[in-house]
Amino acid sequence: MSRTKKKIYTIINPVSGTRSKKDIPEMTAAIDPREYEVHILMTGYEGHATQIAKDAVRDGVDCVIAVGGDGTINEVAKALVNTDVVLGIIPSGSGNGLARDLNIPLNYTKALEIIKQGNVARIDYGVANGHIFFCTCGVGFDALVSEKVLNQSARGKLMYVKSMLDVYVNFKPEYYKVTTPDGNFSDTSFLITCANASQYGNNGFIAPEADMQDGKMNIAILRSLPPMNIAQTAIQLVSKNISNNSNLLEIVTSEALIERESEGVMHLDGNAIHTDKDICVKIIRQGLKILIPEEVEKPKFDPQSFLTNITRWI
Ligand SMILES: Nc1ncnc2c1ncn2[C@@H]1O[C@H](COP(=O)(O)OP(=O)(O)OP(=O)(O)O)[C@@H](O)[C@H]1O
Repeated sequence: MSRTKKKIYTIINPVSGTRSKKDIPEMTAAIDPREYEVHILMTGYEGHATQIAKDAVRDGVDCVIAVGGDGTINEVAKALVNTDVVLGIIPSGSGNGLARDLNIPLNYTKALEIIKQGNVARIDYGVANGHIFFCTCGVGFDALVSEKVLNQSARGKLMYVKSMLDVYVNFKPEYYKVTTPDGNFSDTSFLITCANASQYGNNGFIAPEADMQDGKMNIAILRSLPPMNIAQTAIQLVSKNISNNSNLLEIVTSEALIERESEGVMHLDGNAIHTDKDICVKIIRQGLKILIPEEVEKPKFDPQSFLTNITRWI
C-alpha cells in the first residue's frame, strides 16, 4: 500500500542577499524523495512569501523552508505561527539575524543538514501594534535607518553605511515613555529596541542575553550616542558587550507600551513601517515551530571573528 508523502514547500526569495541560489531548488528537491514531496516556489514581489506560506498551511504542508534573509523569514514565519507547520531556514540574506541567533549555519549544505536532522523546537515571537516580528522591533535611530535603506534603489554595505551617516547627522532624539510590568523609562532616547533575538543580524548584538524561548523580550534603550562614543559602541555591539555601555538601559519583560510624541516609523526585523504614536509590544511564548541544530549552544565571543565583525559593521 502506498503511503502519503510528507509535503515540503521551499520558498526562495531571488533578490535577498548577494549569494547565488541557483543550486537550492535541486538541493531541497533531493530531500529523501521516498518520504517527501518537495515544491519549489520563487517569490515575485514583497509580501509574496506570506501568501505562499498561507497556501502551504491551507494545503496541509508539513514543513516550509524559507530561503532568504530576515525579511523573507518574517514573511514566511508569520503565516506559520500557532500552526503545526514547521519552519526550516536556509539563510541567504544580508544580515541573517535569526539564523545566526539560532546557530543555523550560513552554508547552504550545512543548513539543509539541520533541516534533515528534523530537530523541532518552539521559539517565541513578538507582536508590535499587530505586526509580527521574530528578531527585533524598535523605534528611533535604527528604525529611521531601515526606512532610509528601504527607499534606496542601490544595495550593499556602502549604501548602508551612507544611510546610517545621513540619518545620524540629521538625527533628533525623541521623547519616549516605556511602561512595562518589570520597569519603566521616560526620557529622550537614541533608540529603543525590543529584542526577542539577541542580535540585529551580522552579529550586531543589541541584547546579548535575549533568549528566544523564555517568553520575554529584552528592551534595550540607548539613551544617546555622541560622536565620540560611536566606535566604542560598534565594538561593544560585535563583542557582545553592549551592557557595558553607560548609556544603555535594559528591561526584560513580556509586554510593553512605548509612547512617543507623534506617530512615525518603526522597524520589524529590519523592515520599516509607519505606525501609531503609541506602540504596544507583546511576546507570544513558543508560538513558532522551527528546525534548529540539536545542540543549541550560543557561540561565545570569538576574538578571531572580532575583526571580521568590525569590518562588517563599520
Ligand atoms: N521577487 C522579489 N522582488 C523584489 N523584492 C522581493 C521579492 N521577493 C521578496 N522580496 C522582498 O525582498 C526583501 C528583502 O529580503 P530579505 O530581508 O530576505 O533579504 P536581505 O535584506 O538581503 O536580508 P536580511 O533581512 O537578513 O538583511 C523582503 O522585504 C521581501 O519582501
